[in-house]
Amino acid sequence: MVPRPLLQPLVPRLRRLLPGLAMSSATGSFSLQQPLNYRGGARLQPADGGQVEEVYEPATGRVIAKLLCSGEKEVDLAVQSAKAAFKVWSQMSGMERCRVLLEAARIIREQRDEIATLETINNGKSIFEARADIDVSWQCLEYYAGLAGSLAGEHIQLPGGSFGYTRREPLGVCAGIGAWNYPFQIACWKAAPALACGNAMVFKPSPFTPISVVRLAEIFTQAGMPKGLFNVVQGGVATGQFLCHHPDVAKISFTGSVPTGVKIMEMAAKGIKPVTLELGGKSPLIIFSDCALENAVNGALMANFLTQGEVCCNGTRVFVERKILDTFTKEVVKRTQKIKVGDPLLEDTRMGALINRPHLDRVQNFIKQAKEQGAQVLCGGDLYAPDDPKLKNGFYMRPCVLGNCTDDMTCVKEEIFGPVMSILPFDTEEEVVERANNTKFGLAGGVFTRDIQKAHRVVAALNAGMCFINNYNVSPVELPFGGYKASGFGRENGRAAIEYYSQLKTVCVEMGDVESVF
Ligand SMILES: NC(=O)C1=CN([C@@H]2O[C@H](COP(=O)(O)OP(=O)(O)OC[C@H]3O[C@@H](n4cnc5c(N)ncnc54)[C@H](O)[C@@H]3O)[C@@H](O)[C@H]2O)C=CC1
Ligand SMILES: C[N+](C)(C)CCCC(=O)O
Repeated sequence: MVPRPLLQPLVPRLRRLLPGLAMSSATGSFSLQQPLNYRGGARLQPADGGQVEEVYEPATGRVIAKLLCSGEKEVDLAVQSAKAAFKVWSQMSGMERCRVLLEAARIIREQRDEIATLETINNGKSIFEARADIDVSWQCLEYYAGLAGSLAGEHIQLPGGSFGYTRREPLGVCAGIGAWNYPFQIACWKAAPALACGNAMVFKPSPFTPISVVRLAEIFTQAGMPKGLFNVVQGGVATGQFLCHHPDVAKISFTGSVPTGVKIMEMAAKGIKPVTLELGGKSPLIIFSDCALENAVNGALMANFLTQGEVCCNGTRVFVERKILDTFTKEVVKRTQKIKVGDPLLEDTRMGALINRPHLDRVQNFIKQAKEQGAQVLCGGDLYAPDDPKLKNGFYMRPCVLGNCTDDMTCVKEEIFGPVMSILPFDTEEEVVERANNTKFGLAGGVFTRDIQKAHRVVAALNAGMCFINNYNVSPVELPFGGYKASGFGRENGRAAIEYYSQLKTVCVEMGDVESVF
């Protein structure tokens, strides 16, 4: 028999040669025993804590892994590990960091299908979408690799030959806390700008989706990052709190719900730590009668049904100019009914399973309440049981379109985070802008019209951080993304994110003698 240690190095090589070989990729067959924490460049079990959480495959309802939650000691060890790596990484030039980030992007591209498969198994979204998420992820690393070499300060001339200059410096160890809807992508949106600026990171994914981020950590090490530069601690509320309170954490970047965002800010306030908050939304999508109808229908589907509707920036309040209400609604319903729901690993599936049973129940309750309040279910909204027996315990529902909605209904006011679109008629531009802005949230917004002046006028009037004209939910990494109002602040992606992962040092240089006033 070949001794085990000799076999080990073969596994990654085989994986590279034959992607998929090391991992069974059929729904209902995956399970994971490997540790899910990552510290000092290796997977390991947490040093303390140990509360066990079950990790599900939403498509089948099976438990695929057991998660050990990290305690205070493990969080501290991860932060210390990041602190040590920060000393090395922050001293490297931007160009040196660029090369490592590019190598990480290359490996992700190479392993794209395998990572997408992991994401689909753990999140429930269709493999079609998961692949696009992984593409956005490596593009994000490429983008910040490109910026790393050009991060610079200013030189300012002062009287008498004196001068000043500014240095853009990293913050130190940044904490990243993620939601479960885009596990790998959220980690990349945080890690890429943080690491490009010279920071280290300790990342805590959602306990529902702990798996793919550990793969990202492995790739970073393989790409040549110092061991400990990117660590993963697993767990829920308590682990997140240890991380936020840790005195050596310099910044917290959080993606999740508004109530948790409030708590993160409170914890950060105690340590005067800057925060980036990417929170929830209830965004408006405004369809004018002069739109290209087919594009507007496509836009409404994109705005509501990606990732089973579990998307923060979804345009779930679809305002339609009354003149085209019937035509638009009929077409949207027809197209929604055609969405193929089912096994997310099948190539032609376009909607998989929701994240877990409690969340599915929550979404169902919203629909029940909408009916009680007078909304009309135009299609979907019911639980869906695929024919395949292995999927019978999965968390499926049919995408839902609600008509007869009014602004005061719960389904129109609250974030549902499921595949539920509410259609609301409007008559004038002035009226729709006011109604669109009448929400505590301000993450995104969209408008469909062929009138370019109207399009720009309307988006200028929307109180939202991310606006779309004649499209929705595309995510080029070059564009900053983030919210207004209760949807948070700080920006991810684009050049703007650099501001949130670095600090500015001013240096004032005297070239003459000191003129003392004393
Ligand atoms: N603006 C954006 O970019 C996005 C926003 N979201 C929002 O996230 C929500 C859904 O995600 P969930 O995971 O259910 O949100 P959540 O707020 O329950 O959890 C998010 C993360 O915070 C952690 N956490 C929870 N309580 C904590 C505490 N007291 N201290 C530290 N960490 C804590 C969780 O373990 C998880 O990792 C939705 O409201 C959605 O709109 C989701 C994706 C993107
Ligand atoms: C990728 N995109 C634009 C559909 C959603 C990104 C925001 C989120 O994490 O929910």
